[in-house]
Amino acid sequence: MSKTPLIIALDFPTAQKALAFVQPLDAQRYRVKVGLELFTREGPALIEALHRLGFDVFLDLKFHDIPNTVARACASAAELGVWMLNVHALGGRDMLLAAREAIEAYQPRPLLIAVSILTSLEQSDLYATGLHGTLEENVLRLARLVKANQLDGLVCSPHELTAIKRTMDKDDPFVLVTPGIRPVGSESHDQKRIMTPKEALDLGATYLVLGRPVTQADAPQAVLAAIEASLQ
Ligand SMILES: O=c1ccn([C@@H]2O[C@H](COP(=O)(O)O)[C@@H](O)[C@H]2O)c(=O)[nH]1
Repeated sequence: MSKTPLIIALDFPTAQKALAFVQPLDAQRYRVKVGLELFTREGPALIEALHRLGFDVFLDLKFHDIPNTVARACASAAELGVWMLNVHALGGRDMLLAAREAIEAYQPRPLLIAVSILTSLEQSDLYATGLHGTLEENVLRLARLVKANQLDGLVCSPHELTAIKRTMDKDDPFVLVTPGIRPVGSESHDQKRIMTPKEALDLGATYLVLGRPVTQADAPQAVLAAIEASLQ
């Protein structure tokens, strides 16, 4: 059976909880994401454990620092053999370039993507940071920057997919990873730019990041099955 476009965000406090959660999941169908909370506590050993179970791991640490520091962090992440890793596009051109060059020689090379504007932000939050223009204009500008530095893709909300896809050729391999995914009726939590899995996929998302609607559900596998059915 082929892999789904779903990436499960393992936002758990401990490796024990994360590994118990993935235990019934088929690594041939789902990819998993390890973020700040889990990696800060459990580190590389947890990545190795997920690899032993056969999972592709997206290491979501969103590096954002000076080019040299980010390049070295990306190389360290690549050493772990992760499938995908990321940086913040707002780190700028030199940082993006340094990140890409740092992982170039790894075989297999991880996918390197950049976060545009966090899905927890809306227009007023953007203005408060001093960024002018609409959310979509900012995401499009960052998408251009990320592409110009030959990264593999972008993290954006599903709301910007149409505008980004308009700038891409049909067969462009640039991957579009969308968090802020909420099945109909789910709580939005701290996410402000949300959409359902089906809508996001139809608008051109390559991967859908799903966290709390699945990980905090009473019956996670039933929720996953319902989401997958909705994508047909
Ligand atoms: O803009 C972004 C970038 C990353 N994330 C991460 O995705 C998941 C979403 O979890 P939910 O529980 O489905 O809200 C989480 O790990 C974030 O760190 C994001 O939400 N937005």
